[in-house]
Amino acid sequence: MKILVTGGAGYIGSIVSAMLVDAGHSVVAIDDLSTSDASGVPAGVEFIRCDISQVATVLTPDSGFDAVLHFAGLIAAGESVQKPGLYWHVNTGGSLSLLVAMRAAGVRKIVFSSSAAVYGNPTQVPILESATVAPTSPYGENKLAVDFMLAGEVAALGIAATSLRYFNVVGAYRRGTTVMGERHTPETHLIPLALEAAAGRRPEFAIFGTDYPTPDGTTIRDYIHVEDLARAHLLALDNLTPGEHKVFNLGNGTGFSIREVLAVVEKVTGKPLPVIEKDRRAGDPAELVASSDAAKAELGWTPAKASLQDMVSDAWDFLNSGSQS
Ligand SMILES: O=c1ccn([C@@H]2O[C@H](COP(=O)(O)OP(=O)(O)O[C@H]3O[C@H](CO)[C@@H](O)[C@H](O)[C@H]3O)[C@@H](O)[C@H]2O)c(=O)[nH]1
Repeated sequence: MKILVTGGAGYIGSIVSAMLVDAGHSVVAIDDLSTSDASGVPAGVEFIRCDISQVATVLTPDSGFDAVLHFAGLIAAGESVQKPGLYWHVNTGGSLSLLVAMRAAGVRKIVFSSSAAVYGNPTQVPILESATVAPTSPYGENKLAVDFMLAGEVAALGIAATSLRYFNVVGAYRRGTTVMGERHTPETHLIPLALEAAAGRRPEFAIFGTDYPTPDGTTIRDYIHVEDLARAHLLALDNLTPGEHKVFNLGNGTGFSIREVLAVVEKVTGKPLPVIEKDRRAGDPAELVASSDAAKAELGWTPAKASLQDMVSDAWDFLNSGSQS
């Protein structure tokens, strides 16, 4: 297939692009490079610098695309609380631009990068796709709004759409001699920041909130290796069904508190972490743990790298690989 990947220079979009090329697809990646750089685009992928709001300049009626994988967007739930308008503009407005361009171009397949953030504070874990959606941040609201848009296009046009709700993605992907990993600017995620502190690149690591209703007072998340997550996209692409909007959670079904994650970081790196405690970050739910039974049953997805220690170890190797600057 000829596939358009939006956000193709980013952490997850670039790794999925590489896998698509290696599976024999032709891939065009667009990205505005606002939080990434073009060196993240893998070999074999055609890259066009383009803001998602301008996607119709690439996704034209004669462009010949068969499918879209949509990763482009801002990703920091905490920042979205401070800048809701920006997040609505880029994440929801950008997705609308994409759907309008798809309609005009007659492209009828889309896999969308959604998030566990749509659930907010769940009433029970692990979270099923049928759980109540009650986002606690504009970021989560943006992702949920796109699901409504997709459902509308599916109902109106009979296109095929799947939303993948990611839990917390970690680790790196080795493609030949290249290691592809997480390098957001600025970095806001727990594990890369803790690893940078362990490496002495940051003076300390700050825990945001120690008074959550969890056993040790810190938030609990379900971590998933980026390679497992990326493979799910190829399965979702094959599984797309005209007239259906499908939704799948992607996680491992095990929750780790921040303190438990930091203990793993210390074990993997062999370095003591300078930790300080700060107030809660706005918009963070206390606990997010997935049930991914639906993805396993319907997509045939089997996570192969479910150990948190292996995920942290891969992220640590990437940090030290020189691929990260
Ligand atoms: O320096 C830090 C960074 C983070 N945290 C906390 O660690 C937890 C996890 O934070 P983070 O790694 O930023 O991930 P999430 O906010 O859970 O969000 C990620 O995971 C979501 C799915 O759950 C994705 O949709 C988002 O894009 C992605 O940012 C949160 O409680 C943060 O407050 C800290 O305590 N200190």
